[in-house]
Amino acid sequence: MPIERKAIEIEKRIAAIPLERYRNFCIVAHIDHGKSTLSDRLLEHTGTISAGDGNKQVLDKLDVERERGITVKAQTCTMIYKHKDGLDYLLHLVDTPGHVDFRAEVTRSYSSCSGALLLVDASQGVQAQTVANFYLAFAQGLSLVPVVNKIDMASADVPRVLEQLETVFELDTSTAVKVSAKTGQGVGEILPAVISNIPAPEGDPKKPLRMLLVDSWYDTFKGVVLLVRLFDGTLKQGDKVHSFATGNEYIVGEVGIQYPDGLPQKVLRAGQVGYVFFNPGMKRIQDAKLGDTFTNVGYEDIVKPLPGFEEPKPMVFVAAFPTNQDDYGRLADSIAHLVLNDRSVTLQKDYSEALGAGWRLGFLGSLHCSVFQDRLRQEHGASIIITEPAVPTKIVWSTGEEQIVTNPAEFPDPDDHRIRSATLYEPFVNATVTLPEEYVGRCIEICENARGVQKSLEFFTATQVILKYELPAASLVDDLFGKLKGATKGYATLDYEDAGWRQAQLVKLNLLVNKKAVDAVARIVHVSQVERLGRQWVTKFKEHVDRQMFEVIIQAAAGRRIVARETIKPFRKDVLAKLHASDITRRRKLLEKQKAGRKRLRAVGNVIIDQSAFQKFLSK
Ligand SMILES: Nc1nc2c(ncn2[C@@H]2O[C@H](COP(=O)(O)OP(=O)(O)OP(=O)(O)O)[C@@H](O)[C@H]2O)c(=O)[nH]1
Repeated sequence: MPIERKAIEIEKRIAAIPLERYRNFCIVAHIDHGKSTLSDRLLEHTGTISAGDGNKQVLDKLDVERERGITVKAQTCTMIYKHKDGLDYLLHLVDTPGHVDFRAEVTRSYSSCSGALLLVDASQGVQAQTVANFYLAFAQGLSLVPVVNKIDMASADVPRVLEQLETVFELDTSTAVKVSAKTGQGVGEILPAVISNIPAPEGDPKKPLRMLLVDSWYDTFKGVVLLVRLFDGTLKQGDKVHSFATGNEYIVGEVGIQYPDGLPQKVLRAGQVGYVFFNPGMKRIQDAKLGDTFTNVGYEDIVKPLPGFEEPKPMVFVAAFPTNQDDYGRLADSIAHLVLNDRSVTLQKDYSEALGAGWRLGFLGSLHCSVFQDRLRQEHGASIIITEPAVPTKIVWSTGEEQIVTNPAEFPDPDDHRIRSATLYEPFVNATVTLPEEYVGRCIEICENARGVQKSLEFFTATQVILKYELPAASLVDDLFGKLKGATKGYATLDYEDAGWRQAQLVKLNLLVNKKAVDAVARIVHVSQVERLGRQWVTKFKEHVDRQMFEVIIQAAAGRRIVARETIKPFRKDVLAKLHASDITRRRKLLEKQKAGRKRLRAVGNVIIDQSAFQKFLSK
């Protein structure tokens, strides 16, 4: 059917549905429990997509999401469902990111709903993100419909999962729906349960506009597109709207619904979730403040804005450099493009003596960072060098002034006397780990080694444990989750939330090559890690640096203290050793000669290092 006809037909059906037959809901689940698969089944069931489209995971739009099988950006979809009472219901399924780094997006998605499916894998049972997301949903006052998925699996144990839901969440499971999102079994019972158990949204289409900005993205043709939830009023082309967050005014260019892709509509009404873009368009994606409220121009003094959301703060940083500086422009374009589509990434120019001009990127957490890194590597392969992820440090100077350092290069020198009287802080998280009881000992050891402080240990079934720890955020970028999984045959699950700053003994660890610091490698670390990491660095770096005509000394230094050292012997007589220190032109000439024809080389002090050495050193 041509898109215009489809739009008109859907428009007519929606216009006939009163607000009390709207339902806005999302799916609360642990990663991999089948949220995307189930969403696709529901879309098929309501004829929003045809069953022939197969296992497409329609709502996971970004390629990287498909590849990694994780949802990064929240998407939403409108469905029209003919219920057994013979009436049409307008359903908005708001997809939520499954991972903890995207908590702000999860909260926003929840606030546009009045209920949720609490989806649990029948063989895995309740896990860390089920617990964390349950509490978020509960705090938002969502009505929950328990759904047990993957009942087709041989290892499915439905009674055990129902018991967990009752014990952990005190839920009445008599209304629980048992399904297989894969085979479609039981899926038909979900929407009737949504209709009976989740209340219709409140709102009044006759009142002035009160519209919440839930998400935004950049579209090459439409510019900045906003995903909005209308609480009151209506929205149509030509309407003039006012943003409470920025004070800007806009004229609506187009409104529509995600069905599952953008389908233009004449009007959006209170209770609906849909998209809007302006004409002229919003200039910068930064003007789309998630959690912002919009109203009709002229009503800004009458309408009360909805409670906003906190801007998420970047917690993990990396620097990225082109291997060859000639690629700078190309990489700059590509990074700018990626950032445009993920507004939670922060971007700044950076410069490293060892690696040249590059960028410093900030992310919400370690998964967010690794997803982005993967995308850059996929697109640019060997032409990009990415430094190890690191968390920020807070310095409180003796004057009481605070400074957040996200780049180790900005960390004061050990010679800077002010640092001695300053207090240092590192970010901490409250972590929830679920695991089978037999691995508890090993997991406690891992958390303690990561400087964790145990908060609680609870059994939520005879064999499953919930372990709560306060941990340095740095342990997460050091792959704490990988270690926990490794120790539990993959059974451990982890969730965490920001727990603020804690005072810590931190020091800047430098890698020195012939006494000269390689700035791109420096890290701020806890004193307890200095020896281990220092040794690891020098050993690993030695492997990747070519022999030179003179002796190369590789050292790791914590402040002014050398903690590890390796020497690379010259491959022949050290011609430079004989040169007098003042014979600098001669020295340079020799080095220049060696450099000629080898473009990808850089010098750290007097040592020439192939860029690939950095790449190998920095890749795990
Ligand atoms: N056997 C079986 N497998 C299922 C079922 N539902 C989903 N799966 C599989 O479980 C895996 C995870 O499913 P997804 O739908 O991607 O999980 P998700 O919860 O959306 O994951 P995120 O988007 O990362 O949060 C996929 O390999 C699915 O094919 C089911 O009912 N039965």
